[in-house]
Amino acid sequence: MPSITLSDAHKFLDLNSFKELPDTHAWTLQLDDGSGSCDGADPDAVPIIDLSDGGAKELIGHACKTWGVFQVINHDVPKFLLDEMELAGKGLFSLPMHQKLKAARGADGVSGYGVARISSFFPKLMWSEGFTIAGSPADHARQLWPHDHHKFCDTVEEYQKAMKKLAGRVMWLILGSLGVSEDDVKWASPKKDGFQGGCAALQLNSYPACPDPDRAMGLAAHTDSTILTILHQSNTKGLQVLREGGKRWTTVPPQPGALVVHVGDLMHILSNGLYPSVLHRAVVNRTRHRFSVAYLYGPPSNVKISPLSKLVDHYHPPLYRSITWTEYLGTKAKHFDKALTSVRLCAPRTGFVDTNDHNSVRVG
Ligand SMILES: C=C1C[C@]23C[C@@]1(O)CC[C@H]2[C@@]12CCC[C@@](C)(C(=O)O1)[C@H]2[C@@H]3C(=O)O
Ligand SMILES: O=C(O)CCC(=O)C(=O)O
Ligand SMILES: [Fe+2]
Repeated sequence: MPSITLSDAHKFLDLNSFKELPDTHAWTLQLDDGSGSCDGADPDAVPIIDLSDGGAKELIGHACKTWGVFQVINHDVPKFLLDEMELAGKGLFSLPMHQKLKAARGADGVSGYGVARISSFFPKLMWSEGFTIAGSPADHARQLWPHDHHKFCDTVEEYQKAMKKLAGRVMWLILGSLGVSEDDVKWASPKKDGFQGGCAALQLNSYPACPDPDRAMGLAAHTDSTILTILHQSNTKGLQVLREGGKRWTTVPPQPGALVVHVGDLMHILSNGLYPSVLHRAVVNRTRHRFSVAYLYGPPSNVKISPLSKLVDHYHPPLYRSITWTEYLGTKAKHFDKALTSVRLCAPRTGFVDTNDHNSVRVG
């Protein structure tokens, strides 16, 4: 897909103006593959983990190994904050197009309004619009609401703060499940003086109702380039994950107050391939508008990420070379789904399951 100029962008982003699916957005994929089924009682459902449960670390470890994704409840992020963030995001996307384009993401920029960043890797456009916030939301918010940007900024900042705390907590539960302690990962230690926590971006996603949802794609299949991502989805289903080694897409049903955690590519590297980063996508709906907020959590930008030394020995050589988050985001922007392979050090041994090679046959 040739990159879209800013002046053309509104034609593709004003999705509410289409009475039928335009050819630019018509995908040839079969979308009805297992998307409708899973609720909480299904053994094949994405695990829901109660963070107040004493066994949470072990449950998380199992979910990371087998799914690369889980939902958390009792996470201490107040429901009113999730609701407020959702309202603030919906308010942003309901602004007139000419207003939203004032905050358009620049060609090489990270923050701002626009089509899905991964659009350039696909022949068709996605049925969604997005708004990325890296750091402070103030500059773009001022462009969107010249007379009153404070409410939006306050909500975003409070949300970022709550997510940062939760992301640190969940990261440590995941690392703990790998037998790794704070002394093993100094940059992530909450004890260390001056530790500011990881870096992060907030991605607001809007998926308007679509006249032909079976031929449209909200957000194409991808893994996140993060340590982990915390996703809040509105009460309309649409998120689907591909279980490690699986062939069917599984819907992650929205559950009031629950948050979805995705294992990202950097956690896959840290775990030396033990925990897969989950392949996921968002599908769309004929009658309902869907909204999601992803908190994309990574390490401080100057930290080199490599397989944790505790997980490496003669029998388990490091599978990936070391790389900073900034470098990895550059690699992802260039190679997309080949990014992990491009930082891989050695080919999988015979009988070894590469948890992130979705084409490989699972053994054992
Ligand atoms: C920190 C980041 C991860 C992300 C690229 C970004 O710089 C900001 C947006 C993120 C996002 C959200 C939607 C899916 C995704 C693949 C994309 O295109 O933009 C992710 C990026 C990523 O994880 O690589
Ligand atoms: O909207 C969703 O459910 C998925 C969003 C997502 O994958 C992302 O923002 O990275
Ligand atoms: Fe994602």
